[in-house]
Amino acid sequence: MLFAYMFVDVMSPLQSLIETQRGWSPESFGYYAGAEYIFNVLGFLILAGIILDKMGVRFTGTLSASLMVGGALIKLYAVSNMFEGTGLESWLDSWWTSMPGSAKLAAFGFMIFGCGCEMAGITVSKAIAKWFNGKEMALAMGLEMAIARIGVFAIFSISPRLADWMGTPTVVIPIAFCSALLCIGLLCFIAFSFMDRAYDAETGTSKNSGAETAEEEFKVSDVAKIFSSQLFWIVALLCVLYYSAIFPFQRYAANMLQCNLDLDATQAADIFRWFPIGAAILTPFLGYFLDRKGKGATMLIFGAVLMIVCHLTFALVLPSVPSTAIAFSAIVVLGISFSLVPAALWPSVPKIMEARYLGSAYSLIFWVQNVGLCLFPILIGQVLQASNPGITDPLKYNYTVPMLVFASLGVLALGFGIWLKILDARNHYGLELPNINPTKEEGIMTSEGMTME
Ligand SMILES: NCCCC[C@H](N)C(=O)NCC(=O)O
Repeated sequence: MLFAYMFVDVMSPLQSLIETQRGWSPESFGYYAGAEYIFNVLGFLILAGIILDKMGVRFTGTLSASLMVGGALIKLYAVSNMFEGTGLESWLDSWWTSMPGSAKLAAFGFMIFGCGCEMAGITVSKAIAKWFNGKEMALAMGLEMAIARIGVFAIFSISPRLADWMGTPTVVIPIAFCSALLCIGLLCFIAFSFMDRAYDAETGTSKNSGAETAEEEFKVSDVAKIFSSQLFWIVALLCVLYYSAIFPFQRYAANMLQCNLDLDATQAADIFRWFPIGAAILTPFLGYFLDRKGKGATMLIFGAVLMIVCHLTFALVLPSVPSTAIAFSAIVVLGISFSLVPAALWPSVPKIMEARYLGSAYSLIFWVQNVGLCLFPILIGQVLQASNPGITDPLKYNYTVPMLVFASLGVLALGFGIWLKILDARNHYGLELPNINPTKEEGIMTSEGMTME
């Protein structure tokens, strides 16, 4: 997941470079950024859940890592000089002419990569659930997310420097570097598969059972049950609204800082990289806190409030007071928000969804989330273009309107967080309770106070 998250954001600090070098407009960049989720939204993620439940962690993990490598190589080819002047480029340039051929092919590669990345996300969650069942599962999930965030921090630090490495700036080197890391990631997963096989032999579990019992396997009829649950929709909408103001923002953040503070790509990325690192440091501690003290619903609300404050600062304060200190403070506070919400959200799902279809519930929440992650970068690209008529210099955009859109998403997410807390107080789902049952230290609380072990 470390290398996957690095690849996801390898282009984020290089938006202005790809616009200048390959003629991508902000709108093209938005389409490219949203492409990661298109196949998932079209149903691949639901299929991925079925494959995971039917074929098990080892097969699905290897498949997902291979998809990531394949998608990365396509994207590398699309931005490389080898692609320039080819028949494929002429053909791709000949239709939907506002989107350059290189952007179309890069977006296609990113679609394939995105299938692998989200499939890996649910596979890793299932693998953690299997290996840490009855132990510190929220802490383990927090650590896994922290490692992924470190990847984002690392790539925001490395990417602009790698781009400048050869003297003439190019996006090819950072993408080639991350593609090589993904190959190493594939090898790591194959190594993990051997360990997992040995673990199964030791514990006597079958290839796809993991932490689940047979009754937890994906059933098509469960989809209707999940979709008809009010709680599912509250959590899924909170998730899609919150994450749509985080990951799509991440794509534009470096350029937003460049435009407001008159910085080069490296300086902007050096400020932004503290967002994921703040989240990486805090998320495991919050997972540990949640395991022992609870307060999950309150953490969700608090995280949404912090996000609104930060996005409003970027929208309204930074353009009139272009201060690096203000930008840096807002970035750090956003990192705190990005620790609170993921640390509370994912371990809350078992409390409100029956353990029987928990895996499907996760995959469907990811699916709803992916709709937002797919559409919002595109929408923000269009809003950025529309709110900056006639601006051709990618360092002169005004980001007020796109940032207000992100802040509005935070307001809606806050509304769903409050609704969830009210329902929890009324119906006692246990969202404010610790995950570890104090009367049975090794047990993990699930819905209606049952323990999984
Ligand atoms: N491709 C980067 C987005 C990952 C989205 C993923 N579905 C997710 O929500 N992961 C959990 C997290 O907090 O990163």
